[in-house]
Amino acid sequence: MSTRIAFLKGHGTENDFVIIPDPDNAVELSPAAVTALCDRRAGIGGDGLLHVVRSAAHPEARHLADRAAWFMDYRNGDGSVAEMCGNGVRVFARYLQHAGHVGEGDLAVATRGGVKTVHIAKAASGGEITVGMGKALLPGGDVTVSVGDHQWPARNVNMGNPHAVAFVDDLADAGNLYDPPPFSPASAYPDGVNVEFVVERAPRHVAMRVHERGVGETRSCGTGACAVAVAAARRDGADPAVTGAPVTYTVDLPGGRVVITERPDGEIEMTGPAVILAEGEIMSEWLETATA
Ligand SMILES: N[C@@H](CCC[C@H](N)C(=O)O)C(=O)O
Repeated sequence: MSTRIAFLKGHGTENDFVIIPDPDNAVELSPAAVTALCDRRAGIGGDGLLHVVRSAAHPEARHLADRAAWFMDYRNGDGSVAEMCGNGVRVFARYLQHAGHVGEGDLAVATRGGVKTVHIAKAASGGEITVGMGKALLPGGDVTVSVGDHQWPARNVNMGNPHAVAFVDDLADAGNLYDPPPFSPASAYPDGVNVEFVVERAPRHVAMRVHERGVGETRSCGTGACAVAVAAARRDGADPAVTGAPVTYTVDLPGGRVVITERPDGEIEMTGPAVILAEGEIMSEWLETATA
């Protein structure tokens, strides 16, 4: 029987998502279905998918339902599951606002990386969204990433999901980034890694490109921007836990700009835009054929 599945499309600094509102967790989203929906030619198209479910209705988030009413069931475009998506949380919050589930101000969003606090600024002051991203883990160890003949030492930063941050002379040195940049040692990232390439723009201001695990090169990565800000701060000798003062970095990405602040207690805040741009219906018979 032909049914319709509601969807929306949104992006945060051009990291774009198919959004599936599904409060009761009734829509079956297999990895093949996610891949089909994110396909830019035969599907709707997106770097990833945001499945919007009430925490109480999802087995992975039920235990968080008393702290956050909504669960961001995030999937990469290749159908894989990731712990966190920084741009995704902003777009997720914008969707909740668009649908009338929340207003401007504060809310909490459950993710596989824990509960994130979100603040939606008033439209009159730009409407940007700030996310409490939690603390970065800096596991240490020497990591190297390479592209073609270039090799760089990289900083291992975990923002709930894994990142390798390499400071380069020129963003073009990262090449076309069609393939995941090899890293060593192979044991550093058993579940794969997001790789960021970073250049200095000005004091406390960097620019980056990213190759995302499960996606490819994207126009932006929120967790990646946080990882880059922390790696840049340590490289610049700025550790808020030591100085007692917050440190803020502006991070330029191909798709826009986010601002990252790390506080003396280690908590990281990311501020940036989020846009909902379309809504429609998916034909279930197409999805069945596409995933057969
Ligand atoms: N684009 C995201 C990160 C999405 C998850 C990532 N590809 C992974 O597998 O860890 C962001 O904005 O943080």
